[in-house]
Amino acid sequence: MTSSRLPIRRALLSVSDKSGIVPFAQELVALGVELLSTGGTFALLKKEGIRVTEVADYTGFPEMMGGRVKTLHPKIHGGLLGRRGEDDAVMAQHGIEPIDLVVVNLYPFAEVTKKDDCSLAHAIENIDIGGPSMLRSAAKNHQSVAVLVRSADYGGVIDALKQGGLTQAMRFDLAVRAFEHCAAYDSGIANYLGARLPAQQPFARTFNAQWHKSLDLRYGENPHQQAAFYSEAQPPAGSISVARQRQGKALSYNNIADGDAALECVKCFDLPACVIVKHANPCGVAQTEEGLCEAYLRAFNADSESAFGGIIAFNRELDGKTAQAILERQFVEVIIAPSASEEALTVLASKPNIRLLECGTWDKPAQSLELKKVSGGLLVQTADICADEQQNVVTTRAPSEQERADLLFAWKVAKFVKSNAVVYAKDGQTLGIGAGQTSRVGSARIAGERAALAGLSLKGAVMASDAFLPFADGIERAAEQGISAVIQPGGSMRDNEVIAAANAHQIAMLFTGVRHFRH
Ligand SMILES: NC(=O)c1ncn([C@@H]2O[C@H](COP(=O)(O)O)[C@@H](O)[C@H]2O)c1NC=O
Repeated sequence: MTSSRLPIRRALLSVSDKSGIVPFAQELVALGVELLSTGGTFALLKKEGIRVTEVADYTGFPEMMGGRVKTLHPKIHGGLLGRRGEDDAVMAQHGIEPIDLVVVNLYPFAEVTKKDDCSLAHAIENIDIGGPSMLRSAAKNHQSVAVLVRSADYGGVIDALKQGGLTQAMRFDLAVRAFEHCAAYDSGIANYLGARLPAQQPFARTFNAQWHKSLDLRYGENPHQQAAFYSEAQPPAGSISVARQRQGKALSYNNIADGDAALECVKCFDLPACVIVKHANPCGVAQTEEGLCEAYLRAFNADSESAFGGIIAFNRELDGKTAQAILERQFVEVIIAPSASEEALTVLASKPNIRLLECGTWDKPAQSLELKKVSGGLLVQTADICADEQQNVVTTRAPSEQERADLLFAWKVAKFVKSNAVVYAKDGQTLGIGAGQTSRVGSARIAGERAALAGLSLKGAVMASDAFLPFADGIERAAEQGISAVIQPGGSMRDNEVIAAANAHQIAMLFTGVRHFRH
């Protein structure tokens, strides 16, 4: 690539989002650039006293069909696509003037179709045709033409023009951005219309998406793997993707994966809560009215061995006392909270390697689709959120109020533990978590072992199982450990035997009717 700079003699401005266009146009005119513009943009520039020619006057064709045809004319596309030095004669023959800069942002299809009351006809009228056509023409001819799709680039272009023009590298970068913009735009249209094809709901024939790189990571899950972090164009508020790092070493692939697991889990609780995650599984979770520090202490005490090197998430602002309690107890990789107080920042500053993320607040659990790559394919599913979850008492004895509160707490945790998941809990604290085992009774055994190791009694504690207990042995084992109440989906062929075993041990049991496998 050469480093030759491209001066701009003529620019075409056609923008739906008109923010920043007036000062930009003023600067262009001051630099001697001749402006062409479409109806609405033209009217705005004219009103501001800027020298500009309407595209309709330049082409000799009025805008027509309610704006469907404005710039789709050889004098526009010839001016964009003509190869300077090669097509000059044919351009002159047809009265086509070169256009060196195109500034276009498209009809807001995504914003319009997000609204519940958007009709198909309205969505279709918001499919921009002329805009993407100009972007593609200009981007294809980036050797001679510059193309802008974002107001964020206006300043840089003016600076470059003041230095004699846009470099080839800059034009190439802008051209790639224009094609990325068109790809995202067309993906949105294909997904929206595709979801309306008969027999394709709720998943369209193709899955089109665009993610934006937000971070190059030092390495992947292991040091020999390369990795980067990409975000959605509009990630949900309060998610790991919008979190701001306040201090600490660069984030790793595993930090982000585990941070996401911890954060999404802690969001489930209303009381001040703490979730400690290791290798994508919660190892200690607690919620309490006694505040964040107490929640942390209980989560830590649930399994202090596993908490070493963990990721800690909170659902309230991190305060100085809690930050201090963490530093006194453990090595921590990442702390995530909606925000951190000045005092907490001061405390953590003494350990500059600890990564601290402020994720901001959230409204409700994210509803976005879950994606999982497999070899040669992509699994797509809706989020694990179910409106029909029940709490049916299936045993002779109903759970007490305290047991019910603990059961619901344990159930929320179990949803975030890899299957087979068994969670023992009491008084808003996990006592033992069995994660990712190939047998459910194996997970129960491990949960019991973790509780014993932490010196926590299971007497009067509750148990949550993410899927049905297939045999009565799960209840027998729970009873041996002192468990007094159980929550599980139900649905086993042997539910009757499982319920009978619970009744025999005076165990209260709730069936949710909903399973929460997690892989
Ligand atoms: N039909 C066309 O030839 C055409 N040319 C440009 N546009 C779009 O019209 C919009 C700007 O319109 P206005 O300047 O009238 O507000 C831009 O989003 C631009 O991408 C067009 N509209 C839709 O395709």
